[in-house]
Amino acid sequence: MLKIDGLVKRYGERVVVDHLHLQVSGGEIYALLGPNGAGKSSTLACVLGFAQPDAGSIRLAHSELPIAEAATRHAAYISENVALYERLSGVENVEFFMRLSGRKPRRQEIEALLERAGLPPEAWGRQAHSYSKGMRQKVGIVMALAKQASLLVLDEPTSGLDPEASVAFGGLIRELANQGTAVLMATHDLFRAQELAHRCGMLVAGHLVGEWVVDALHAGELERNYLATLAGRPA
Ligand SMILES: Nc1ncnc2c1ncn2[C@@H]1O[C@H](COP(=O)(O)OP(=O)(O)OP(=O)(O)O)[C@@H](O)[C@H]1O
Repeated sequence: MLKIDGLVKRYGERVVVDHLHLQVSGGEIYALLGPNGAGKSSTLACVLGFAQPDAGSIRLAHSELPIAEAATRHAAYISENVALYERLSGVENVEFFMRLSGRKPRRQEIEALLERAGLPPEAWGRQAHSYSKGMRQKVGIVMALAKQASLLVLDEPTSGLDPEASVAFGGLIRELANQGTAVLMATHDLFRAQELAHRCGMLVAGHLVGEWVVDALHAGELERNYLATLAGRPA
């Protein structure tokens, strides 16, 4: 569970997130939409403890810890380009990641995770520099699975993936959510957001200006709402 109350983020004099309230329950996928520069990544950076909020509170998994510590313990992050140790194989990357969090995984355990994420076995032992973007995303999912993260944060997760990889990736996200993980994802992909998310929120200039329950929308309605909201018309 993620609860953001009155979040403010400034860069110098400029307010880029302005008193944001947002909640994502366990098992829920929430898509954060909005034009370039709306404040989506800044919001995610505050949630992950990468940036210091100027006001407001962020609570994760009912933890009383400061958000940076809570995020280190309970959150996993998959960016547009998952950073891996390029000279290590997929298996070695996962092993290294798990050792960093104090675990000593057996090879079978790592392979079971890679299999579950759909990384082809022929790639398990290959150096990560040869991985496609979709393969990197899958290793990112393995890290989230290995960590048993309560919150998964994604920034533009499907940008640049081909449709098949994008659908497969969406399936994995759903699977994680079905197991109780809260998912917060920033995206410009309205089609995928409507397909994947339970709720969508729209940020404009740091303000949450619209929020929709996806089940209540007809096909293509999210895009119409988004464009109407941007144009200042009622959605
Ligand atoms: N480190 C920083 N220093 C100064 N300004 C920043 C910094 N990071 C972001 N900004 C500014 O904050 C505003 C919000 O940026 P942010 O990256 O959060 O938007 P976004 O909604 O994620 O945009 P995009 O869709 O283009 O990724 C922008 O005007 C951006 O230039």
